[in-house]
Amino acid sequence: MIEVNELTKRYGGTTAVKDLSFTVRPGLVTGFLGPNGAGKSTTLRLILGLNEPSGGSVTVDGRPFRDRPRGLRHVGALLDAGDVHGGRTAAAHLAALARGNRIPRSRVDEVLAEVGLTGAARRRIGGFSLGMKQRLGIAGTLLGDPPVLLFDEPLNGLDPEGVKWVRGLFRRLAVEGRTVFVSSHLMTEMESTADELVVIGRGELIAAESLADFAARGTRSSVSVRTRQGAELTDLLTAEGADVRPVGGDGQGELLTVTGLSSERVAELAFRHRIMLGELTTGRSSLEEAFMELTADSIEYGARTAREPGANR
Ligand SMILES: Nc1ncnc2c1ncn2[C@@H]1O[C@H](COP(=O)(O)OP(=O)(O)OP(=O)(O)O)[C@@H](O)[C@H]1O
Repeated sequence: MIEVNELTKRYGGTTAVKDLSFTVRPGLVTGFLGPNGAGKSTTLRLILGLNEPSGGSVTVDGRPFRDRPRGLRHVGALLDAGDVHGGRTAAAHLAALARGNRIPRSRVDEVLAEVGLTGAARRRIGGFSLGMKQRLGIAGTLLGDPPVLLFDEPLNGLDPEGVKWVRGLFRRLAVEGRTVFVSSHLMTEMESTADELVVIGRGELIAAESLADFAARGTRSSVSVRTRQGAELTDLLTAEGADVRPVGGDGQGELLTVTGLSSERVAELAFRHRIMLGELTTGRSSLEEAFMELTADSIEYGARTAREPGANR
């Protein structure tokens, strides 16, 4: 379990993380989502005690991570797969990690097998592809058999087969009762990976809930309807409080997008007023749309700061 309490981190004039509070529970894969620069990496570094918070606190299984000796047995973390000594072999890199954390050497071969790198164990990391480095980084997180695992953008550089494998691994780690916290700036990556979401924008919490709840919150349910009596139907639905927009039309009638009324209600009203419908469909905006909608402010903010004279990002 990871508990983040009113966490704040300032770098000079920049507030990277502001009053952030959320809990990451065991037995689930929790996606940590936010646009670029939202503060995900900063939060992960604060969880790991790699940076000192400006305010608030964070605990891992009830204690600050820094207080734990032999960290890899408590938390496995992959922050930057490229941050490895290129001159070392994969096996030597993991053996050094194991030694530093008093983990038996036998675990090295086990985790290399687990991530599919047995054949590359004696090769130098410098020649590894990004995908192989991600696998090696993941092997490092598994070394101490920890109850809590953190991954910063772990799907970067993986091919579709690698992505499928990582998803299966995260699922298994969660089923084993571990806490699995995975950051990404892409909702599409999390859609089939996570059970729960923590979404941040501009360093502040936007949502901490299940995928279903998040989708429902951002969803603007709309109904598409085609009719030859467009003007009549528009008046009728508008009087019921709906927002009706013409989005095209052809010989089959006018196509309208209706928000604020269910398809059942649209059908009922049309039937009662003898308006013939040629088509009636419900469109639910996807998780991706909910994500775009709810983080729109943070993205606009990013674009604005980028245009400011002297802004360096
Ligand atoms: N060491 C630092 N010094 C100054 N500013 C920093 C530092 N680290 C992060 N920041 C700033 O804090 C903000 C959050 O950055 P962070 O890297 O945590 O975001 P992120 O969500 O991980 O983004 P990305 O997906 O692009 O990695 C950004 O404005 C960034 O420029």
